[in-house]
Amino acid sequence: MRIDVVTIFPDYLAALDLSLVGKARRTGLLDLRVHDLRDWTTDRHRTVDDTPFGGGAGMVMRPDIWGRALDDVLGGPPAQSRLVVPTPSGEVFTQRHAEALAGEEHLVFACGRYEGIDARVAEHYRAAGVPVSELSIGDYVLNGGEVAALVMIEAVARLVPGMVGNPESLVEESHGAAGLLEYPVYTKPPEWAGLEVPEVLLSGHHGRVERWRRDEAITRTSARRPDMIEALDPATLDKHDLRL
Ligand SMILES: COC(=O)c1ccnc(N)c1
Repeated sequence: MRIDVVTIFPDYLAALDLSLVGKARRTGLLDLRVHDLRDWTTDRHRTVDDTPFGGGAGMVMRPDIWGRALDDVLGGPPAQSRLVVPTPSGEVFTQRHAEALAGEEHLVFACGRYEGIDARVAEHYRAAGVPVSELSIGDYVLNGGEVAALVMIEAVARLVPGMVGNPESLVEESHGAAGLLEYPVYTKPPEWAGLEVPEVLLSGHHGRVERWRRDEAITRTSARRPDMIEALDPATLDKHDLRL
């Protein structure tokens, strides 16, 4: 999978050189490239923004600069690329989006700053047949799209086959295939701060452990995310032997 990120703060994406994503880049599992939008400016001040039409505070990022950058980044192989624009006005990014994006050949993240990117940029590329996803990572505003891009890239990259050691671990995670929050986890020591590990987890009885974990996932999800319980379809409950 190839991922390109266009930003005026390339150093923000330095975290992608670390840990699993960094390893995937070094092993070639992930072809991740970060570009400075200012490389496509032509004036001596390397200007990327201007005042908004219609007035109002702040500045808007210019479509001509973005157009030159995205034409270059989208232009090469692979043939089918998806443009992802992190924005507070986008559809809320979920694990389902991560799964869908992980199946793409090429993602291009356009990280906006200031009051955002001129709306004609997304419009232009949609009209040119490029799939465009305007995605929010939650109901709050950031100073730029870079942090959101980091979140989405990590959520997507870890789903790329070969990225995590044990793909099985991806199934039981929160928001995983069962559509529930993950059960609580424990490790040594068996007693800490006067608190003990649930007895069943020390029993060595795998069937009872599995039953306890499923019940805990339901309890936790019911308490914290009743909306996810509402969204569960009966087939999922049966498939994962879940009892509400
Ligand atoms: C400038 O971008 C944002 O403020 C942003 C992007 C994605 N999700 C958000 N919740 C905010």
